[in-house]
Amino acid sequence: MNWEELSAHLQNLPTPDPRFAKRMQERLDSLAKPKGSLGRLEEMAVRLAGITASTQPEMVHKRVVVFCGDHGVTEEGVSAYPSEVTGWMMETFARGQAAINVLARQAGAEVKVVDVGSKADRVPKGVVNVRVRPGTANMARGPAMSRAEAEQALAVGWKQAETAKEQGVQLLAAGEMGIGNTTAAAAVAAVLTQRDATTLTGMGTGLGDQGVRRKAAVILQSLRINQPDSSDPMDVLAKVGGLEIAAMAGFMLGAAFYRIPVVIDGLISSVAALAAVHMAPQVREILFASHLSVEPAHGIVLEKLGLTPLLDAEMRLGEGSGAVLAFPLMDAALRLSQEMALLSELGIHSQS
Ligand SMILES: O=C(O)c1ccc[n+]([C@@H]2O[C@H](COP(=O)([O-])O)[C@@H](O)[C@H]2O)c1
Ligand SMILES: Cc1cc2nc[nH]c2cc1C
Repeated sequence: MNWEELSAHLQNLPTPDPRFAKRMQERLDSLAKPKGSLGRLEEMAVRLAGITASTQPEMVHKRVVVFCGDHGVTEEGVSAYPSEVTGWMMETFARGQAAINVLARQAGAEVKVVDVGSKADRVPKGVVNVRVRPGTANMARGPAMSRAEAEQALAVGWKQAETAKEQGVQLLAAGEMGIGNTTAAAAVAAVLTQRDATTLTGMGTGLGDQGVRRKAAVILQSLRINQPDSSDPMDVLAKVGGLEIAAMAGFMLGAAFYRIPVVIDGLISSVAALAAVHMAPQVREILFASHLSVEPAHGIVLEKLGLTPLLDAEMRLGEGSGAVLAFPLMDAALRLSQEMALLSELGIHSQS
């Protein structure tokens, strides 16, 4: 799908069906428990019913897609690790030995790895090679990429949602791998939330205090020289974003189009979600927040999205790790709605 076709779809993304959400809430209220006592699990079941237009949503076929990209801004010393790690981790994903592989096995989910812009010498077997360019340019010196490249990366993500739909995937998670991408994510977050970049800058893979100060200065410089237009999310993604960030935004937009729920992960996928919501507000309806990352910008971005994370495990890994940890909670929410006895069967009535 080219950009013109894709952007036409953005104008009329579907919204959840309130009739199914209402029926799910009625069912939950009739179960053998005090009304509302399953808290956010109930909210999840209700939202899933609306998105899938079903009172018995099935989330059996699950997939996490890990979008990989490199960042030219690593030249400025903004990460505790070198860019080469992105390629090495792609190899590890392909061998099934990274954290995300373990967590996905635990949750009964597939892992799909997509190279949208790494600088790796070779793309490992089993990794989808749809590289738009080998890493972005250094955004502290000019735009990270052209608008056309950002659009192409976005279309890569959309295509992954389309493929998931064709393959019958019922629940998605958005993950990423890219050394330097917390710098890009914080820059995009600063523009889209209108917050001061310094408060949004965190340790990423493990910078110390001095490193974090340097990183904040690099972000401020990137914003100063590129002047991204806050009313134009594609301009922001192109100038101070990243290839995997644009791809995740496209993935979420595509998932909204195909009515597939997406669990977002840490800071980087949440920033992609915020960019997607700026392009088409209905996307928010299919998004679920999984956890609260240690990155200081994450809570601010989730608040802007109007999403509350389920877990706070002080994680800062990425890869989709937190998102996949939330999968069993969604399974639990749906099972409860389907398998519990009804209050009426037990002859129990509320006195209020
Ligand atoms: O998900 C998060 O909130 C998160 C927080 C810190 C680091 N990461 C991961 O670490 C990498 C980016 O960190 P950095 O320091 O290189 O910008 C990238 O591969 C992310 O997946 C991810
Ligand atoms: C080893 C390593 C694994 C990662 N996974 C996601 N980001 C990462 C960064 C590093 C450094």
